[in-house]
Amino acid sequence: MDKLLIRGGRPLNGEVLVSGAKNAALPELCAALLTAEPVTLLNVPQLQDVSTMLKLIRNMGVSAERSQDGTVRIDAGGLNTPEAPYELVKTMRASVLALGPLLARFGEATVSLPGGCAIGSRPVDQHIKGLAAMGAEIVVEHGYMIAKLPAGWTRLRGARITTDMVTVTGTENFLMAAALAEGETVLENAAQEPEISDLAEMLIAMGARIEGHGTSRIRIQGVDQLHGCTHRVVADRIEAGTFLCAVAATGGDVVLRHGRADHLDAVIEKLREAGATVQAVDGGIRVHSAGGATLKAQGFRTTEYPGFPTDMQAQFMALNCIAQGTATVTETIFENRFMHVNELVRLGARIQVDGKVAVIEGLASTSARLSGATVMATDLRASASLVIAGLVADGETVVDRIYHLDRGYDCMEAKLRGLGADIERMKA
Ligand SMILES: CC(=O)N[C@H]1[C@@H](OP(=O)(O)OP(=O)(O)OC[C@H]2O[C@@H](n3ccc(=O)[nH]c3=O)[C@H](O)[C@@H]2O)O[C@H](CO)[C@@H](O)[C@@H]1O
Ligand SMILES: C=C(OP(=O)(O)O)C(=O)O
Repeated sequence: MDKLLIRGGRPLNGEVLVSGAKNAALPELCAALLTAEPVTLLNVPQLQDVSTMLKLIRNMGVSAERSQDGTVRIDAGGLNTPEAPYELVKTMRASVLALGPLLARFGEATVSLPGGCAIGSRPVDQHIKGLAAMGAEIVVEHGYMIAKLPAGWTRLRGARITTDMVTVTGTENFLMAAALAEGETVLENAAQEPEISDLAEMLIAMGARIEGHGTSRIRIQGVDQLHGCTHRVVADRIEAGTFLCAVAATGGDVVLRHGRADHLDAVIEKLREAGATVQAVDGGIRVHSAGGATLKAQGFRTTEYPGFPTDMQAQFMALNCIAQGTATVTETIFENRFMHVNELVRLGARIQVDGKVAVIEGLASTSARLSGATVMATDLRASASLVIAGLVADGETVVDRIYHLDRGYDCMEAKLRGLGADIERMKA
């Protein structure tokens, strides 16, 4: 297993390019299954999850070519096996996104249950409930969701779907299914994340009729057929937010090219309150900071977009660890998303967890500092928080199990090195 070796203490300066968003690219690769015509996606990030998704759709009989420049050409004209087997699904929960498009285009789908993951149990009951409201008959047997249309039906039927909670991939599954359903679908309590809007824009470019994306009520008028399109994947706000926290913590001055400040309001507001300077600039975001010890720790609660993203909680916590004062962080989305805490504590952080709440005593108020050690990455964003902590810790930090990081960050260590960090990958 690859590891990262980081020698902490260097500021970050210069420019870095923000890649396309993992959480937009994955549903958009699935959206290409909705048509027999070729689809071209631009700005697709080089990530393990994207490789897994390509493997999954190729296994269905789809042709998918990926170029070095981030272009992926998908032709689902030959799709002959509407199935997502466990072997390909087990490492990536987003494979549940195949369910909606397969059912909508073929009237049947067999998709393995994705299972839990380190951050929580992550059930898919709402996906099943919503698609059932559109008429799908879904049984769960032997670890698979087996879905089909009722006898005599040729298409799903539009419905009003109100989920029990806001679900991002659930909303995406319903959007894709509804695009080809008969009649109108109304999604109440829909997720409003920028990746939902990006997917909706792609579907509209394919001929879908969608209104209200980006709000909590989305209306979709189903059409008979969708056609091919070319779509550029939106910039990754979580990758951008991770770099913002890294620069705020280490100190320095960095421009994030293609970063979308308008997708990061909640995080940027907290960074400003902490004392970093963050501005939207032409084509990106600029962050300037004197470093973590000059910053004030900030409390926050994770909530659905436009609130503070759960996918940024761990990275901001690393910054809080070295700031002044005490902050309370509440994780409301996933029940087990403090796995990074014990590892940060191994680096010298002072954090107490009680259920959903973590209280961080910033080290700048004390005489202590983070000190390098070997730590274990437990999930994607936990890995990123350990990298940030390693960048500011005294001495050497080794982050083990970075396959989690590779799932969702495109060349992270090369990008950080380009900004002046002392970081290298140790191959297994
Ligand atoms: C590929 C992708 O886009 N992943 C993102 C997506 O995950 P994902 O779409 O899986 O997360 P959801 O928005 O669905 O989850 C929100 C909450 O609802 C619960 N829930 C969800 C569906 C369901 O059927 N039943 C149920 O109980 C989940 O366990 C969780 O507690 O949104 C999360 C919340 O912003 C992010 O952390 C992930 O990075
Ligand atoms: C939890 C995440 O992703 P996934 O839903 O793919 O596990 C994430 O991107 O932080």
